[in-house]
Amino acid sequence: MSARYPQLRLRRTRATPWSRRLHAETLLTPADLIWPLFVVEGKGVEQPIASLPGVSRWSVDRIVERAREARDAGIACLALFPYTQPERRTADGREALNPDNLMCRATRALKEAVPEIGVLTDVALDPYTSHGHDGLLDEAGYVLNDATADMLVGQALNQAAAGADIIAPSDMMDGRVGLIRDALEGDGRHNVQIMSYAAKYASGFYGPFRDAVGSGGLLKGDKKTYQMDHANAEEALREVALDLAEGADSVMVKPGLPYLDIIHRVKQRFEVPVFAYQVSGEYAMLEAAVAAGVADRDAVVLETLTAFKRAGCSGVLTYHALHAARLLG
Ligand SMILES: NCc1[nH]cc(CCC(=O)O)c1CC(=O)O
Ligand SMILES: [Mg+2]
Repeated sequence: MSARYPQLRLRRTRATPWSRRLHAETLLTPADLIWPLFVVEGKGVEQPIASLPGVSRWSVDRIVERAREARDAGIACLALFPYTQPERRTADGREALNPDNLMCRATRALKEAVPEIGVLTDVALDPYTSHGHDGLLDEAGYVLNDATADMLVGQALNQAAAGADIIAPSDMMDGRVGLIRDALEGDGRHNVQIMSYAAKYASGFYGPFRDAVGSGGLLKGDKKTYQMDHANAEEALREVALDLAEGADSVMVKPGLPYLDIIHRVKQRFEVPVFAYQVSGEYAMLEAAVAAGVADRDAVVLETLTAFKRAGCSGVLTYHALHAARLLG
């Protein structure tokens, strides 16, 4: 660069709001947001989740109300997670295959009442298992890969039959994306997307989510034999390469903020749609900062969500989706 001060003043373009807008390199819009919602049995039910202040479980009828709010705010898609009553949880998580389980009923109700918003459903057994793991255990407590993957295929077909637009396997079993893709094709569901949780880390930021789906108190041990080690980045690229080869339409990195480097590397390397999940612990951390008076909610919500777009994301799953969409709208 030959020009220098005073010819070059980078503050010039920052001097007015219109000029800052004109020079913004990254744009966050409500259509970039996916809103995770927790579903619970009953009618007219709202159950606040203590560890996720501002987030509740909703019964199916009230999820439909949330979907209308989301649509009106311009949100593109919802992500559903069920709270399963303890008596419906088993070691094999077979409630995942029940065509009338809570997820399927919620999906059908949403597609019927608010068809213009996308519905993403999570594939993994943890909301249905009595031990809180994402898969089937052997006698030693190891999560079995191939037997679990067979269950996940059934779960994905069950969700697709209920009307899910995007199947999102969050379990981290090897090979499941290809198996699910083949099964969807075999079932004639050619336009059902797969958004793979491709690089999902064994994280300390999932605690409030486990409370929300009711598996927190049940989980024995950790998920380190299937979710990734936070020390690894090359391995994330291999995970993404495999899921794309197996037929994923888009890939996810999870959690979000601690893994912006992974998002950036995945985008640079593969040039495919990448999503981030700003997970429950991240949400709770931001809300704790707001409650402590050390951060302004609107500012940190927009700053963190824009960071995902800047790093290369097509969109973000965030519990702040409705709030952010209304700020942006
Ligand atoms: N299949 C489990 C699943 N799907 C989404 C999340 C976490 C989301 C969040 O923390 O917001 C988890 C938790 C886990 O792996 O234990
Ligand atoms: Mg994998």
